[in-house]
Amino acid sequence: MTEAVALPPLAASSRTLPAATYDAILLAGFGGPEGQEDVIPYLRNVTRGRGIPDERLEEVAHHYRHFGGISPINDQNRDLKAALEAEIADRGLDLPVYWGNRFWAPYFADALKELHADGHRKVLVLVTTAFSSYSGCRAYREDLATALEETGLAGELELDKVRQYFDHPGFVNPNIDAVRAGLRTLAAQGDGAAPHVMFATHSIPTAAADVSGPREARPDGTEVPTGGADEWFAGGGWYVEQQRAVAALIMDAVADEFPTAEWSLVFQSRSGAPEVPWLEPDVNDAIEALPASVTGLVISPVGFVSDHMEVAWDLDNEALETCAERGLAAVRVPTVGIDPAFVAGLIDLVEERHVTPGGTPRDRVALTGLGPWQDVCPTDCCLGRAPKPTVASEG
Ligand SMILES: CC1=C(CCC(=O)O)c2cc3nc(cc4[nH]c(cc5[nH]c(cc1n2)c(C)c5CCC(=O)O)c(CCC(=O)O)c4C)C(CCC(=O)O)=C3C
Ligand SMILES: [Fe+2]
Repeated sequence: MTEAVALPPLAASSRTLPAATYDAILLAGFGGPEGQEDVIPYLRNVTRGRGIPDERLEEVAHHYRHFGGISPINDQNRDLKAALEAEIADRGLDLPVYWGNRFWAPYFADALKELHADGHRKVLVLVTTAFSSYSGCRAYREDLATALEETGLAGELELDKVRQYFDHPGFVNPNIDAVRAGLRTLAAQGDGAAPHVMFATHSIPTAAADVSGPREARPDGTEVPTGGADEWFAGGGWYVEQQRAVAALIMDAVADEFPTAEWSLVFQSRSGAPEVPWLEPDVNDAIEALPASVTGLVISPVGFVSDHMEVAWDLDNEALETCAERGLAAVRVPTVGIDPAFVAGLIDLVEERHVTPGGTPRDRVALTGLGPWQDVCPTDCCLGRAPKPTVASEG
């Protein structure tokens, strides 16, 4: 059982941009294959230069092949784009939404060309990740900078990014609702006497976790968390800290109805060479290690914003199978997806940054002491490899 963390906010004021009038929104996604023939080219795109062993690629290709070579993620982003457009129209805002991905068509470069051809110059980017890490923030910023260079649009298009939103109510509240519903399901089927909630997130190398987020000490002089003093964690940094804080918030919110529920943060979808340490415990190992007194398990994929392949395969297939083998009742609850509160929250985040001339920006809200998170990142934020140009950073 992990305690809630109460930390002072980051010294973010210098990393808060003044509100401005934007021309358009860019929804920046991961991308996924849309047919059997896309699977290998897609995996090559994702793993370029990363030293992922071929056996791992074969294994992951099999996950996609099992679903006809189609990841659900692109349709989920098409649906999110449509939901954002509807919310923007409801609020009377004049902000068209474009969509581009890191690893599959439409690529960032396609979206930037389209934005530019349509006459847009100042664009606010919404990333489909709530937390801070190389893979979840910096890599998007690097790939956007690369796409600006590739298309010759550097200096023509200005790209700012909405802050990471892990502790925004639009992200947290649908997760609270989902965990509460999962616990109710266990209770209703008679498995609710001693429930456990696992918050599942993508494992990353511990070295990447340790350098996630800004490097400097907190305003009170305490060190940025690194390393695993806690029995549940083999790594640290802001990536783990943010997810732990959100998990604690969710459990606090459901404590009125489920005061005895225990929880843990677990990791999934590890790749890379076996000798390189990644965040642990793996969700399956954590399920095996649960005390026999646990009567039912809720799995919340809090590290993701849609029920894409990592959720469908690694949780619904593998983790739920591990539970079945143990005879443990388990419910995998949904990610935020296109929950209306999430969609409205994303547009609230847009309205912190976007104003019509003479207008007032929306107040910045955050439910943990870690936020509101920074609008621009320091140059070495989440930097664990050779630096590349980025957008949305200081200097
Ligand atoms: C932190 C994080 C997120 C969450 C933030 C975010 O959402 O951005 C995320 C999301 C996703 N990861 C995804 C898929 C993959 N990730 C891979 C590989 C990796 N992910 C990593 C981290 C993350 N990944 C890392 C450190 C690697 C190792 C290689 C490297 O250092 O780059 C590989 C290669 C094969 C493998 O090794 O598994 C695949 C196919 C999909 C699409 C699912 C679909 O198709 O529906 C999504 C949303
Ligand atoms: Fe990934």
